[in-house]
Amino acid sequence: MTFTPTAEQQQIFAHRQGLAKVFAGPGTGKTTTLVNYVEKLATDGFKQVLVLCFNKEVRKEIQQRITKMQVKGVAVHTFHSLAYHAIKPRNLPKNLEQVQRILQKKIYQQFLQAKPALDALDEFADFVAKQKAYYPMRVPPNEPLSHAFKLYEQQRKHEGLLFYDDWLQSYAYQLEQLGVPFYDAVLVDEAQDLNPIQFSIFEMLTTHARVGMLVGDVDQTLYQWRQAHPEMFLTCQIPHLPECKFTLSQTFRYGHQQALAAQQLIHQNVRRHPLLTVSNGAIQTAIKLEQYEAPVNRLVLQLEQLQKQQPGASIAIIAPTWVALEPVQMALLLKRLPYDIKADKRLNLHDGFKLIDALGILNAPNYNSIAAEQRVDAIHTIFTTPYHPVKMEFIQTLATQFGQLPRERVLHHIASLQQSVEKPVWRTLENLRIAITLIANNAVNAEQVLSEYYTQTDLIHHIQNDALLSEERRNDKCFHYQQLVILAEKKAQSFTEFASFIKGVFRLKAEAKPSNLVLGTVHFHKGLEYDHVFVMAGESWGQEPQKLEEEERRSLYVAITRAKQQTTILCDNNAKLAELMQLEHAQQAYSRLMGNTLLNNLSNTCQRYLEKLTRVLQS
Ligand SMILES: Nc1ncnc2c1ncn2[C@@H]1O[C@H](COP(=O)(O)OP(=O)(O)OP(=O)(O)O)[C@@H](O)[C@H]1O
Repeated sequence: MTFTPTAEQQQIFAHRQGLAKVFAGPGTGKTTTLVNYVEKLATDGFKQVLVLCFNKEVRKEIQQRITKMQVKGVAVHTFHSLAYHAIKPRNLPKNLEQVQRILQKKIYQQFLQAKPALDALDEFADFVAKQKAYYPMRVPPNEPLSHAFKLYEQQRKHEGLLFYDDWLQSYAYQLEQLGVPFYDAVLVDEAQDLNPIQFSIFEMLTTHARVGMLVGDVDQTLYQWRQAHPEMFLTCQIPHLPECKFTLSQTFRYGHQQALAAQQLIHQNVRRHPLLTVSNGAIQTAIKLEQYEAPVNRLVLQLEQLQKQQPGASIAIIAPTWVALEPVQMALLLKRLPYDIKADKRLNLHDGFKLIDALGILNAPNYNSIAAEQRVDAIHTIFTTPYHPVKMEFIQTLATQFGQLPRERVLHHIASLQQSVEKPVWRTLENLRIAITLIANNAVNAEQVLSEYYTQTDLIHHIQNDALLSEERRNDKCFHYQQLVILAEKKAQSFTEFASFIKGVFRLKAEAKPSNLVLGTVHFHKGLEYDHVFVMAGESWGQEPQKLEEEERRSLYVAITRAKQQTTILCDNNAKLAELMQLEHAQQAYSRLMGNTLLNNLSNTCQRYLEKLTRVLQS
């Protein structure tokens, strides 16, 4: 398809000196403009251009487009990949985040002189993350946590560990000490999500540059919890690069109805920099709200229909959290729809995988030669996993194993377990009690003790008592678990087969081939577009739009602006989102925005379009 730039896009293409800030709503061609701009720069003799983005998927997308255009001298990175290539951290543990967590816990406990303060550990983790989001770090001198932070840094350095947030710190330090490589243009996509250290890195990287460019949409900020400061994007200055502001106001992705609903939603945010996104009347995009008792089942039905009507269509299923996607993932796998499904996270099934692996370790003939850490992990998993259809079997195996283990070793496991338990949930304590009974009885009655205990508390019972889930979701989940177990039991002749069946069913083809059905949270889908989008509104987004927090509203806004043909918001009967679809409210919101100053910057094309839209709305 040939690309005919709009007047607004052409203005950006002509930019050759200074810091360009491009403010633009969803689907207005930010990424497209950036990629085409890079080509213009290359043709105009720019030799080293750096494009920075936030998300691996978006990076891949930009890289592919640039390669297709055969543009030379352009590097595309996420901030972390750029830092990684520069600092080359060695011997990275696979489970970096887990190691960081363990270190934080160790230090924090030491800091508190072993007081039982596990609940406050999250606060310490946040404190660490916050310090690392600034360069240079400005650790407050009198904060009680500052002392713990110093201990943490000493220990981290002593152990030679570099965690994700240290990569950026080390990279910024390296730039400062060794000098900045030459780039004549540095461009950042999704600049609203820059945090202070990323901004400092951007600033340093523009040292020799003629052009800096920040492209973003403040309404799509999703990383404030990671210290993103959209105000920085709005107000920042770089001394040697004079500022120029641009807007992209026409969305190419969706039509009026979608634009109005999106506007209606985001207009309720108070702390925003108002920006109007108008749609091209030629596109028809439907937005629907569907309320059902079992939204997941409804989704499966719709996907089945869609598969018949439009087999090649690209589809996204978006939910606010991975937990909310879990029943969807299960349902899709059970139904075995003829889609290639891609998800950025494998289905966890409440640690079912870990349990299966743990069992493998406990049953391994070379158990004694398996690293102690792994063995402790396996036992830890078995104790701390709250429920699972095959738990019974695991526990029986464990009992047998324990019966054969020297007493000291079991005691050692229990001691390690006590140390490594993340959160002392009642279930874990119960498991510990059982384990101790087991040891006390030298495992003689262990199987009996355990089987009595676990038959009373089966999987379904636990799901039904899961206070985090709504009733509908609980029913959905119970149903799908039951289906899965029935299916697995039918197929499997032995426990080993049962385990490998479950393992097989849930092993998603992560990156295997291009897939047209993609599941993920809103952070994953950010910056991407699909023909059809299904938004699983669930509890977090299912409220009245007015009651949502600003960040929640922004993430729902990102979710509902991904579709080119249709957005379907699926939620249970109690959801209150209906108002979102009442477009007369949206029209008022539009009218109020029309007087906004930013609109004075709109191109003539867009002004004309707005006038046309106003007439349509009034008629
Ligand atoms: N001048 C144009 N003419 C026609 N289509 C265009 C034009 N510019 C961009 N597009 C199309 O608009 C769609 C959205 O573009 P793009 O993904 O770059 O938007 P975006 O602003 O980065 O979106 P988001 O806010 O979701 O990150 C793409 O399908 C792209 O091909």
